[in-house]
Amino acid sequence: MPSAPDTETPRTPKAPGSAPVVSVTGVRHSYGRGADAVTALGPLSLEIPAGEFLVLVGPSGCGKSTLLRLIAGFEQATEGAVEVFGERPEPGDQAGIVFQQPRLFPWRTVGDNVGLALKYAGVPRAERPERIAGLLARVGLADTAGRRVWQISGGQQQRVAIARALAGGKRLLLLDEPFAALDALTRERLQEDLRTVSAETGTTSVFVTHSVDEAVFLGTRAIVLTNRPGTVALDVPIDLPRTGADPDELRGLPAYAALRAEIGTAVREAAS
Ligand SMILES: Nc1ncnc2c1ncn2[C@@H]1O[C@H](COP(=O)(O)OP(=O)(O)OP(=O)(O)O)[C@@H](O)[C@H]1O
Repeated sequence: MPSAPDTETPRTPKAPGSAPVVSVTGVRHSYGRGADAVTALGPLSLEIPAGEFLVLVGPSGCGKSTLLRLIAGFEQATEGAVEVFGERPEPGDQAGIVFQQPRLFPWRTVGDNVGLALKYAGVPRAERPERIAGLLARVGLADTAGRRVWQISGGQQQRVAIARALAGGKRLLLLDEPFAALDALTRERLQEDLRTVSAETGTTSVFVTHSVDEAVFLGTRAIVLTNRPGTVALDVPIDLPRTGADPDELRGLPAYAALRAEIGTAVREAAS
């Protein structure tokens, strides 16, 4: 993906010094009440420092999306505290979010979809076209601003969703299985491009996936959650080259295979 000029202005202040971007302290979360209550998560405590690409892996229903929703401010923890940039998270305030489905306006143009996010971020109308072009170039979609969303592929739509999430200039990106609905080849390309964008922008990210390979390829740290209610089964740094590495060479490194094995075993044990 070609490098684009850095046209975004961060609205969210960067965490000062070593303060974590996200801190989760003694969190438990349940859905419903009384006899019908489902405890989805916890007890769970973790900190996410600035610049980290944290990948959450674990068996189906272990609470990965719940944790993401708590960080996004869509849910409030039943117990404990979640802080993002030192504040209680509010939906749309601190983080850009990418879901499994792109959730774009299909009848509008690609540029309009990204432009709306810029508008909500308070970017003056006159500045938007240049910012839209910069964001689309960053996700490998230069010169598509005038196309309608229904005219582009699913993979391209997901790229637009990432551009839209970056448009707010947020320093935290939350991604909930964004590539799960894509074919294998498109998925691989998007993984490679997201890895590059992440290394270039240094955006702190939390990424939910079922794929151990995706976790090792994208993350700088992986957390495996146990079966519901999700607690930390494994918390491991992923110390692989972030820039300049050819994806195939990266996947061929002994350290890559070792991490895959370690995380894969933890996921299987968590599911049993
Ligand atoms: N709104 C809700 N009301 C009731 N229960 C819910 C709700 N959302 C999630 N749950 C339950 O909480 C548990 C955790 O769900 P969550 O979606 O966080 O898991 P997950 O690890 O993301 O799952 P998957 O990998 O299958 O997407 C599950 O048992 C789920 O059924």
